Amino acid sequence: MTQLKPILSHLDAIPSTPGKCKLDKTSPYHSTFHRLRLHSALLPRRTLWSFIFLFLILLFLFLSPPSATSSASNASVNGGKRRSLHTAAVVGPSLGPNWENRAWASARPASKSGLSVLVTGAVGFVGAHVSLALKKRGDGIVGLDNFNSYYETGLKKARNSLLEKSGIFVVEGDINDAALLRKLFETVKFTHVMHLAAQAGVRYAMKNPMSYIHSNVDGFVNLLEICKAANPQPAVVWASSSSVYGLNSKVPFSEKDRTDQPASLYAATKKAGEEIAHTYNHIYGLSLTGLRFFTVYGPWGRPDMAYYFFTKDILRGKEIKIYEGVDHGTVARDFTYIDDVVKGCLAALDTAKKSTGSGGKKRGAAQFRIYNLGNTTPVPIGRLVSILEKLLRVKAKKKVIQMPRNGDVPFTHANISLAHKELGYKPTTDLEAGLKKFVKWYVGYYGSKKKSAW
Ligand SMILES: O=C(O)[C@H]1O[C@H](OP(=O)(O)OP(=O)(O)OC[C@H]2O[C@@H](n3ccc(=O)[nH]c3=O)[C@H](O)[C@@H]2O)[C@H](O)[C@@H](O)[C@@H]1O
Repeated sequence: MTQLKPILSHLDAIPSTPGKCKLDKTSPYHSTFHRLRLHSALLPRRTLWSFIFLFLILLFLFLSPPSATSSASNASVNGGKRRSLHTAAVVGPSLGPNWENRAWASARPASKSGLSVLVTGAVGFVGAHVSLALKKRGDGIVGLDNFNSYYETGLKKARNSLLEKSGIFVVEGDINDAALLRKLFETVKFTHVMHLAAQAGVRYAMKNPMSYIHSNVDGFVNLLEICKAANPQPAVVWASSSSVYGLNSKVPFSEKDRTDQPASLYAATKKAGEEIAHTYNHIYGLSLTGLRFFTVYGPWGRPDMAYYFFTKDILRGKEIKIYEGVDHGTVARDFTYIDDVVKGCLAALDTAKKSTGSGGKKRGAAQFRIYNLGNTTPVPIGRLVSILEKLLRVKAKKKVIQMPRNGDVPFTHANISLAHKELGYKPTTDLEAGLKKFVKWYVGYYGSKKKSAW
Protein backbone atom coordinates (compact mmCIF):
# COMPACT_ATOMS: atom_id res chain seq x y z
CA MET A 1 0.00 0.00 0.00
CA THR A 2 1.39 3.40 -0.93
CA GLN A 3 2.88 5.11 2.13
CA LEU A 4 0.95 8.29 2.68
CA LYS A 5 3.75 9.96 4.59
CA PRO A 6 6.20 10.67 1.65
CA ILE A 7 3.33 11.91 -0.51
CA LEU A 8 1.86 13.98 2.27
CA SER A 9 5.23 15.45 3.24
CA HIS A 10 5.93 16.04 -0.46
CA LEU A 11 2.63 17.90 -0.98
CA ASP A 12 3.32 19.72 2.29
CA ALA A 13 6.65 20.83 0.81
CA ILE A 14 4.82 22.73 -1.98
CA PRO A 15 4.49 26.22 -0.44
CA SER A 16 1.00 27.76 -0.30
CA THR A 17 2.18 30.72 -2.46
CA PRO A 18 2.29 28.97 -5.91
CA GLY A 19 5.12 29.52 -8.39
CA LYS A 20 7.91 29.54 -5.81
CA CYS A 21 8.39 25.82 -5.19
CA LYS A 22 11.56 24.20 -6.55
CA LEU A 23 10.21 20.79 -7.48
CA ASP A 24 12.80 18.09 -7.71
CA LYS A 25 13.14 17.56 -11.50
CA THR A 26 13.17 13.77 -10.98
CA SER A 27 9.89 14.00 -9.12
CA PRO A 28 6.97 12.34 -10.97
CA TYR A 29 5.00 15.45 -10.21
CA HIS A 30 7.56 17.78 -11.79
CA SER A 31 6.58 17.19 -15.44
CA THR A 32 2.88 17.50 -14.72
CA PHE A 33 3.40 20.63 -12.71
CA HIS A 34 5.74 21.93 -15.43
CA ARG A 35 3.11 21.33 -18.16
CA LEU A 36 0.55 23.17 -16.07
CA ARG A 37 2.88 26.12 -15.80
CA LEU A 38 3.40 26.17 -19.59
CA HIS A 39 -0.27 26.75 -20.07
CA SER A 40 -0.23 29.55 -17.58
CA ALA A 41 0.36 32.24 -20.23
CA LEU A 42 -2.82 31.17 -22.08
CA LEU A 43 -5.29 31.34 -19.19
CA PRO A 44 -6.34 34.12 -16.80
CA ARG A 45 -4.41 33.71 -13.50
CA ARG A 46 -7.55 32.98 -11.29
CA THR A 47 -8.77 30.16 -13.60
CA LEU A 48 -5.33 28.70 -13.73
CA TRP A 49 -4.96 28.38 -9.97
CA SER A 50 -8.42 26.88 -9.71
CA PHE A 51 -7.30 24.22 -12.17
CA ILE A 52 -4.05 23.58 -10.27
CA PHE A 53 -5.85 23.36 -6.94
CA LEU A 54 -8.42 20.94 -8.42
CA PHE A 55 -5.61 18.91 -9.96
CA LEU A 56 -3.75 18.60 -6.65
CA ILE A 57 -6.93 17.50 -4.87
CA LEU A 58 -7.66 14.90 -7.52
CA LEU A 59 -4.00 13.73 -7.42
CA PHE A 60 -4.15 13.32 -3.63
CA LEU A 61 -7.47 11.44 -3.79
CA PHE A 62 -6.21 9.19 -6.56
CA LEU A 63 -3.11 8.28 -4.59
CA SER A 64 -4.84 7.86 -1.23
CA PRO A 65 -5.32 4.17 -0.21
CA PRO A 66 -8.88 2.93 0.39
CA SER A 67 -10.13 4.04 3.81
CA ALA A 68 -8.95 1.77 6.63
CA THR A 69 -12.48 1.72 7.95
CA SER A 70 -13.50 -0.31 4.95
CA SER A 71 -11.11 -3.04 5.99
CA ALA A 72 -12.46 -6.19 7.52
CA SER A 73 -10.17 -5.60 10.45
CA ASN A 74 -12.43 -2.79 11.53
CA ALA A 75 -15.29 -5.12 12.23
CA SER A 76 -15.77 -5.42 15.95
CA VAL A 77 -14.62 -8.85 16.97
CA ASN A 78 -16.75 -10.42 19.63
CA GLY A 79 -14.47 -13.33 20.27
CA GLY A 80 -14.90 -15.96 22.93
CA LYS A 81 -17.64 -16.26 25.43
CA ARG A 82 -17.79 -12.61 26.35
CA ARG A 83 -20.92 -10.78 25.26
CA SER A 84 -19.59 -7.64 23.74
CA LEU A 85 -22.05 -4.90 23.20
CA HIS A 86 -20.80 -2.19 20.91
CA THR A 87 -23.59 0.28 20.70
CA ALA A 88 -22.15 2.23 17.80
CA ALA A 89 -24.84 0.38 15.84
CA VAL A 90 -27.84 -0.88 17.74
CA VAL A 91 -27.83 -1.88 21.36
CA GLY A 92 -27.97 -5.56 22.06
CA PRO A 93 -27.75 -7.65 18.88
CA SER A 94 -24.26 -8.94 19.60
CA LEU A 95 -25.48 -10.22 22.99
CA GLY A 96 -27.93 -12.59 21.42
CA PRO A 97 -31.72 -12.22 21.19
CA ASN A 98 -32.42 -12.45 24.91
CA TRP A 99 -29.62 -10.47 26.53
CA GLU A 100 -32.17 -8.31 28.38
CA ASN A 101 -33.65 -11.40 30.05
CA ARG A 102 -30.20 -12.60 31.03
CA ALA A 103 -29.30 -9.22 32.50
CA TRP A 104 -32.62 -9.06 34.34
CA ALA A 105 -32.24 -12.60 35.72
CA SER A 106 -28.64 -11.91 36.81
CA ALA A 107 -29.63 -8.68 38.54
CA ARG A 108 -32.49 -10.28 40.49
CA PRO A 109 -31.56 -10.80 44.19
CA ALA A 110 -32.37 -14.11 45.90
CA SER A 111 -34.60 -12.32 48.38
CA LYS A 112 -36.76 -9.18 48.36
CA SER A 113 -34.30 -7.44 50.73
CA GLY A 114 -31.36 -8.16 48.43
CA LEU A 115 -29.55 -5.54 46.37
CA SER A 116 -29.54 -5.29 42.59
CA VAL A 117 -26.10 -3.94 41.74
CA LEU A 118 -24.40 -2.76 38.56
CA VAL A 119 -20.69 -3.44 39.11
CA THR A 120 -18.54 -1.47 36.70
CA GLY A 121 -15.02 -2.80 36.25
CA ALA A 122 -16.49 -6.21 37.10
CA VAL A 123 -13.57 -8.24 35.73
CA GLY A 124 -11.02 -5.96 37.40
CA PHE A 125 -9.25 -7.02 40.58
CA VAL A 126 -11.56 -5.43 43.17
CA GLY A 127 -14.57 -5.66 40.84
CA ALA A 128 -14.37 -9.42 40.49
CA HIS A 129 -13.96 -10.00 44.23
CA VAL A 130 -16.85 -7.65 45.07
CA SER A 131 -19.13 -9.25 42.44
CA LEU A 132 -18.45 -12.76 43.75
CA ALA A 133 -19.02 -11.65 47.36
CA LEU A 134 -22.34 -9.99 46.46
CA LYS A 135 -23.49 -13.07 44.54
CA LYS A 136 -22.46 -15.38 47.37
CA ARG A 137 -24.70 -13.56 49.86
CA GLY A 138 -27.67 -13.55 47.46
CA ASP A 139 -27.55 -10.13 45.83
CA GLY A 140 -28.23 -9.59 42.13
CA ILE A 141 -25.36 -8.36 39.96
CA VAL A 142 -24.80 -7.29 36.37
CA GLY A 143 -21.15 -6.69 35.51
CA LEU A 144 -19.88 -4.14 33.02
CA ASP A 145 -16.29 -4.09 31.79
CA ASN A 146 -14.49 -3.00 28.61
CA PHE A 147 -11.85 -5.75 29.00
CA ASN A 148 -9.18 -3.23 28.05
CA SER A 149 -5.58 -4.30 27.60
CA TYR A 150 -3.98 -2.09 30.25
CA TYR A 151 -2.68 -5.39 31.56
CA GLU A 152 -2.97 -8.98 30.31
CA THR A 153 -6.55 -9.57 29.18
CA GLY A 154 -6.07 -13.28 29.88
CA LEU A 155 -6.31 -12.47 33.56
CA LYS A 156 -9.55 -10.52 32.95
CA LYS A 157 -10.99 -13.40 30.95
CA ALA A 158 -10.04 -15.82 33.73
CA ARG A 159 -11.75 -13.61 36.33
CA ASN A 160 -14.75 -13.39 33.97
CA SER A 161 -14.93 -17.20 33.91
CA LEU A 162 -15.21 -17.21 37.70
CA LEU A 163 -18.09 -14.74 37.48
CA GLU A 164 -19.84 -16.67 34.72
CA LYS A 165 -19.53 -19.91 36.70
CA SER A 166 -21.22 -18.09 39.60
CA GLY A 167 -24.09 -17.05 37.36
CA ILE A 168 -23.06 -13.41 37.02
CA PHE A 169 -23.84 -11.84 33.65
CA VAL A 170 -21.04 -9.55 32.45
CA VAL A 171 -21.56 -7.11 29.58
CA GLU A 172 -18.46 -6.12 27.62
CA GLY A 173 -18.92 -2.40 27.28
CA ASP A 174 -17.58 0.96 28.28
CA ILE A 175 -18.76 3.40 30.94
CA ASN A 176 -18.30 6.08 28.25
CA ASP A 177 -21.03 4.46 26.15
CA ALA A 178 -24.16 6.40 27.16
CA ALA A 179 -26.49 4.39 24.90
CA LEU A 180 -25.34 1.16 26.48
CA LEU A 181 -25.74 2.49 30.03
CA ARG A 182 -29.21 3.84 29.23
CA LYS A 183 -30.22 0.45 27.84
CA LEU A 184 -28.94 -1.30 30.96
CA PHE A 185 -30.90 1.03 33.24
CA GLU A 186 -34.03 0.63 31.07
CA THR A 187 -33.69 -3.13 31.45
CA VAL A 188 -32.80 -3.38 35.14
CA LYS A 189 -33.97 -1.20 38.04
CA PHE A 190 -30.59 -1.19 39.78
CA THR A 191 -30.79 -0.32 43.48
CA HIS A 192 -27.04 0.33 43.64
CA VAL A 193 -24.01 0.99 41.45
CA MET A 194 -20.58 -0.21 42.61
CA HIS A 195 -18.35 1.87 40.35
CA LEU A 196 -14.91 0.33 40.14
CA ALA A 197 -14.08 0.87 36.46
CA ALA A 198 -11.16 3.30 36.17
CA GLN A 199 -7.76 3.81 34.69
CA ALA A 200 -5.65 2.78 37.68
CA GLY A 201 -1.94 3.05 38.30
CA VAL A 202 0.02 6.03 39.58
CA ARG A 203 3.04 5.85 37.24
CA TYR A 204 1.25 4.99 33.98
CA ALA A 205 -0.34 8.45 34.01
CA MET A 206 2.95 9.86 32.73
CA LYS A 207 2.75 7.57 29.68
CA ASN A 208 -0.95 7.84 28.84
CA PRO A 209 -2.50 10.87 30.55
CA MET A 210 -5.63 11.02 28.38
CA SER A 211 -6.65 7.52 29.47
CA TYR A 212 -7.16 8.90 32.99
CA ILE A 213 -9.32 11.77 31.72
CA HIS A 214 -11.30 9.40 29.49
CA SER A 215 -12.09 6.84 32.19
CA ASN A 216 -11.82 8.63 35.53
CA VAL A 217 -13.46 11.94 34.52
CA ASP A 218 -15.45 11.55 31.28
CA GLY A 219 -16.46 7.99 32.15
CA PHE A 220 -17.49 8.87 35.70
CA VAL A 221 -19.55 11.89 34.57
CA ASN A 222 -21.22 9.77 31.88
CA LEU A 223 -22.19 7.18 34.49
CA LEU A 224 -23.49 9.82 36.92
CA GLU A 225 -25.55 11.43 34.13
CA ILE A 226 -27.32 8.10 33.55
CA CYS A 227 -27.76 7.50 37.29
CA LYS A 228 -29.30 10.92 37.94
CA ALA A 229 -31.75 10.46 35.04
CA ALA A 230 -32.74 6.96 36.16
CA ASN A 231 -36.06 6.37 37.89
CA PRO A 232 -35.53 5.22 40.55
CA GLN A 233 -32.04 6.63 40.98
CA PRO A 234 -29.55 4.07 42.34
CA ALA A 235 -27.26 4.73 45.30
CA VAL A 236 -23.67 4.96 44.07
CA VAL A 237 -20.54 3.65 45.81
CA TRP A 238 -17.30 4.25 43.95
CA ALA A 239 -13.53 3.80 44.19
CA SER A 240 -11.53 6.87 45.05
CA SER A 241 -7.92 6.46 46.16
CA SER A 242 -5.45 7.05 48.99
CA SER A 243 -3.43 8.91 46.37
CA VAL A 244 -5.70 11.96 46.84
CA TYR A 245 -3.73 12.70 50.05
CA GLY A 246 -0.78 13.39 47.76
CA LEU A 247 2.04 15.27 49.48
CA ASN A 248 0.13 15.50 52.76
CA SER A 249 2.68 15.14 55.57
CA LYS A 250 0.21 14.75 58.49
CA VAL A 251 -0.11 11.04 59.31
CA PRO A 252 -2.19 9.01 59.61
CA PHE A 253 -4.41 10.42 56.83
CA SER A 254 -7.94 11.34 57.90
CA GLU A 255 -10.85 12.03 55.58
CA LYS A 256 -10.95 15.68 56.69
CA ASP A 257 -7.27 16.26 55.88
CA ARG A 258 -6.22 18.41 52.92
CA THR A 259 -6.27 16.72 49.55
CA ASP A 260 -5.29 19.65 47.37
CA GLN A 261 -1.73 18.50 46.63
CA PRO A 262 -2.08 15.48 44.32
CA ALA A 263 1.31 14.10 43.24
CA SER A 264 0.07 12.37 40.08
CA LEU A 265 -2.50 12.91 37.34
CA TYR A 266 -4.11 9.69 38.55
CA ALA A 267 -4.57 11.20 42.01
CA ALA A 268 -5.87 14.45 40.49
CA THR A 269 -8.53 12.59 38.49
CA LYS A 270 -9.61 10.71 41.62
CA LYS A 271 -9.79 13.98 43.54
CA ALA A 272 -11.76 15.49 40.64
CA GLY A 273 -14.09 12.51 40.93
CA GLU A 274 -14.79 13.37 44.55
CA GLU A 275 -15.66 16.96 43.62
CA ILE A 276 -17.80 15.85 40.67
CA ALA A 277 -19.63 13.38 42.92
CA HIS A 278 -20.44 16.21 45.29
CA THR A 279 -22.11 18.23 42.50
CA TYR A 280 -24.31 15.28 41.48
CA ASN A 281 -25.25 14.81 45.11
CA HIS A 282 -26.04 18.51 45.58
CA ILE A 283 -27.94 19.12 42.32
CA TYR A 284 -29.67 15.81 41.65
CA GLY A 285 -29.94 14.12 45.07
CA LEU A 286 -27.72 11.16 44.18
CA SER A 287 -26.59 9.16 47.22
CA LEU A 288 -22.80 8.93 46.81
CA THR A 289 -20.09 7.17 48.84
CA GLY A 290 -16.41 7.45 47.88
CA LEU A 291 -13.96 4.81 49.15
CA ARG A 292 -10.27 5.75 49.36
CA PHE A 293 -8.54 2.39 48.82
CA PHE A 294 -5.01 2.01 50.24
CA THR A 295 -2.78 -0.16 47.97
CA VAL A 296 -5.08 -3.13 47.72
CA TYR A 297 -3.41 -6.50 47.10
CA GLY A 298 -4.32 -10.21 46.99
CA PRO A 299 -5.12 -13.19 44.74
CA TRP A 300 -6.27 -12.28 41.20
CA GLY A 301 -4.50 -8.93 41.71
CA ARG A 302 -3.21 -6.35 39.26
CA PRO A 303 0.05 -7.18 37.42
CA ASP A 304 0.95 -3.46 37.24
CA MET A 305 1.38 -3.24 41.01
CA ALA A 306 4.73 -3.66 42.75
CA TYR A 307 3.85 -6.67 44.94
CA TYR A 308 2.78 -8.51 41.76
CA PHE A 309 5.63 -7.72 39.43
CA PHE A 310 8.17 -8.06 42.25
CA THR A 311 6.91 -11.65 42.64
CA LYS A 312 7.26 -12.27 38.91
CA ASP A 313 10.73 -10.72 38.74
CA ILE A 314 12.03 -12.48 41.84
CA LEU A 315 10.91 -15.83 40.41
CA ARG A 316 12.64 -14.96 37.14
CA GLY A 317 15.84 -13.79 38.81
CA LYS A 318 15.29 -10.29 37.39
CA GLU A 319 16.47 -7.25 39.31
CA ILE A 320 13.82 -5.31 41.21
CA LYS A 321 14.11 -1.62 42.02
CA ILE A 322 13.26 -0.63 45.57
CA TYR A 323 12.44 3.04 45.89
CA GLU A 324 13.77 5.10 48.76
CA GLY A 325 12.80 8.61 49.75
CA VAL A 326 14.85 11.77 50.13
CA ASP A 327 17.93 11.31 52.35
CA HIS A 328 17.49 7.52 52.04
CA GLY A 329 14.11 7.73 53.75
CA THR A 330 11.98 4.60 53.61
CA VAL A 331 9.08 4.42 51.18
CA ALA A 332 6.08 2.72 52.77
CA ARG A 333 2.52 1.76 51.96
CA ASP A 334 -0.52 0.91 54.08
CA PHE A 335 -1.08 -2.33 52.14
CA THR A 336 -4.69 -3.52 52.48
CA TYR A 337 -5.76 -7.10 51.80
CA ILE A 338 -8.54 -7.59 49.25
CA ASP A 339 -10.91 -9.48 51.57
CA ASP A 340 -10.85 -6.60 54.05
CA VAL A 341 -11.52 -4.09 51.25
CA VAL A 342 -14.43 -6.19 49.95
CA LYS A 343 -16.03 -6.15 53.40
CA GLY A 344 -15.66 -2.37 53.37
CA CYS A 345 -17.30 -2.13 49.93
CA LEU A 346 -20.27 -4.30 50.94
CA ALA A 347 -20.71 -2.34 54.18
CA ALA A 348 -20.75 0.90 52.17
CA LEU A 349 -23.44 -0.54 49.86
CA ASP A 350 -25.50 -1.81 52.80
CA THR A 351 -25.40 1.51 54.64
CA ALA A 352 -25.96 3.66 51.55
CA LYS A 353 -29.15 5.66 51.86
CA LYS A 354 -31.49 5.90 48.87
CA SER A 355 -30.97 8.71 46.39
CA THR A 356 -33.66 11.36 46.81
CA GLY A 357 -34.21 12.34 43.20
CA SER A 358 -35.68 10.64 40.18
CA GLY A 359 -35.56 11.42 36.52
CA GLY A 360 -32.98 14.08 37.21
CA LYS A 361 -35.07 16.00 39.76
CA LYS A 362 -33.81 16.25 43.38
CA ARG A 363 -36.42 15.90 46.13
CA GLY A 364 -34.30 16.40 49.24
CA ALA A 365 -30.80 16.29 50.74
CA ALA A 366 -28.97 13.08 49.85
CA GLN A 367 -26.21 11.15 51.61
CA PHE A 368 -22.62 12.08 50.68
CA ARG A 369 -19.77 10.12 52.32
CA ILE A 370 -16.04 9.47 51.95
CA TYR A 371 -14.09 6.74 53.83
CA ASN A 372 -10.53 5.49 54.09
CA LEU A 373 -10.27 1.75 53.53
CA GLY A 374 -6.73 1.01 54.71
CA ASN A 375 -4.91 -1.27 57.13
CA THR A 376 -3.48 1.36 59.53
CA THR A 377 -0.07 -0.35 59.30
CA PRO A 378 2.34 1.22 56.79
CA VAL A 379 5.03 -1.26 55.72
CA PRO A 380 8.37 -0.26 54.12
CA ILE A 381 8.86 -1.65 50.60
CA GLY A 382 12.01 -3.40 51.76
CA ARG A 383 9.91 -5.39 54.21
CA LEU A 384 7.45 -6.30 51.43
CA VAL A 385 10.38 -7.70 49.45
CA SER A 386 11.80 -9.70 52.36
CA ILE A 387 8.38 -11.29 53.00
CA LEU A 388 8.19 -12.25 49.32
CA GLU A 389 11.73 -13.70 49.43
CA LYS A 390 10.71 -15.83 52.41
CA LEU A 391 7.45 -17.02 50.82
CA LEU A 392 9.06 -17.69 47.43
CA ARG A 393 12.24 -19.11 48.93
CA VAL A 394 14.21 -17.08 46.41
CA LYS A 395 16.71 -14.30 47.11
CA ALA A 396 15.67 -11.17 45.25
CA LYS A 397 18.15 -9.27 43.09
CA LYS A 398 17.62 -5.84 44.62
CA LYS A 399 18.66 -2.37 43.57
CA VAL A 400 17.75 0.52 45.84
CA ILE A 401 17.14 3.74 43.89
CA GLN A 402 15.87 7.21 44.66
CA MET A 403 12.10 7.26 44.11
CA PRO A 404 11.72 8.78 40.63
CA ARG A 405 9.52 11.86 40.19
CA ASN A 406 6.82 9.68 38.68
CA GLY A 407 3.79 10.53 40.75
CA ASP A 408 4.67 8.22 43.65
CA VAL A 409 4.42 9.51 47.20
CA PRO A 410 6.82 8.44 49.99
CA PHE A 411 4.20 6.93 52.29
CA THR A 412 0.51 6.28 52.92
CA HIS A 413 -1.08 5.57 56.29
CA ALA A 414 -4.85 5.37 56.83
CA ASN A 415 -6.81 6.55 59.83
CA ILE A 416 -9.84 4.22 59.56
CA SER A 417 -11.76 5.36 62.64
CA LEU A 418 -14.59 6.89 60.55
CA ALA A 419 -15.06 3.70 58.46
CA HIS A 420 -14.86 1.66 61.65
CA LYS A 421 -17.52 3.78 63.35
CA GLU A 422 -19.96 4.13 60.43
CA LEU A 423 -19.34 0.97 58.38
CA GLY A 424 -18.08 -1.42 61.04
CA TYR A 425 -14.92 -1.70 58.90
CA LYS A 426 -12.21 -3.72 60.68
CA PRO A 427 -9.27 -5.07 58.63
CA THR A 428 -7.91 -8.36 60.00
CA THR A 429 -5.21 -9.49 57.53
CA ASP A 430 -1.60 -8.38 57.98
CA LEU A 431 0.80 -8.14 55.04
CA GLU A 432 2.62 -11.44 55.67
CA ALA A 433 -0.66 -13.41 55.89
CA GLY A 434 -2.10 -11.64 52.85
CA LEU A 435 1.01 -12.12 50.72
CA LYS A 436 1.04 -15.81 51.61
CA LYS A 437 -2.46 -16.14 50.08
CA PHE A 438 -1.36 -14.09 47.07
CA VAL A 439 1.80 -16.15 46.44
CA LYS A 440 -0.21 -19.37 46.72
CA TRP A 441 -2.63 -18.10 44.11
CA TYR A 442 0.17 -16.71 41.88
CA VAL A 443 2.14 -19.96 41.76
CA GLY A 444 -1.08 -21.90 41.18
CA TYR A 445 -2.36 -19.62 38.43
CA TYR A 446 0.85 -19.21 36.45
CA GLY A 447 2.11 -22.67 37.24
CA SER A 448 -1.07 -24.24 35.84
CA LYS A 449 -1.36 -21.78 32.97
CA LYS A 450 2.35 -21.86 31.97
CA LYS A 451 1.62 -18.20 31.14
CA SER A 452 4.15 -15.43 31.08
CA ALA A 453 2.96 -13.01 33.69
CA TRP A 454 2.14 -9.51 32.60
O1 LIG B 1 -3.48 3.32 47.38
C1 LIG B 1 -3.96 3.57 46.29
O2 LIG B 1 -5.02 4.22 46.12
C2 LIG B 1 -3.21 3.13 45.06
O3 LIG B 1 -2.42 1.98 45.36
C3 LIG B 1 -1.62 1.54 44.26
O4 LIG B 1 -0.66 2.52 44.01
P1 LIG B 1 0.76 2.35 44.79
O5 LIG B 1 0.58 2.48 46.26
O6 LIG B 1 1.75 3.23 44.16
O7 LIG B 1 1.10 0.81 44.54
P2 LIG B 1 2.31 0.17 43.70
O8 LIG B 1 2.38 0.73 42.37
O9 LIG B 1 2.12 -1.29 43.84
O10 LIG B 1 3.61 0.62 44.52
C4 LIG B 1 3.75 0.11 45.85
C5 LIG B 1 4.99 0.73 46.44
O11 LIG B 1 6.14 0.22 45.76
C6 LIG B 1 6.97 1.29 45.33
N1 LIG B 1 7.63 0.83 44.10
C7 LIG B 1 6.93 0.73 42.95
C8 LIG B 1 7.56 0.27 41.82
C9 LIG B 1 8.92 -0.10 41.87
O12 LIG B 1 9.55 -0.51 40.88
N2 LIG B 1 9.59 0.00 43.06
C10 LIG B 1 8.98 0.46 44.18
O13 LIG B 1 9.59 0.54 45.25
C11 LIG B 1 6.02 2.46 45.14
O14 LIG B 1 6.72 3.70 45.29
C12 LIG B 1 5.04 2.24 46.28
O15 LIG B 1 5.56 2.81 47.47
C13 LIG B 1 -2.42 1.29 43.01
O16 LIG B 1 -1.56 1.07 41.92
C14 LIG B 1 -3.32 2.47 42.70
O17 LIG B 1 -4.19 2.15 41.61
C15 LIG B 1 -4.15 2.77 43.94
O18 LIG B 1 -5.07 3.81 43.70
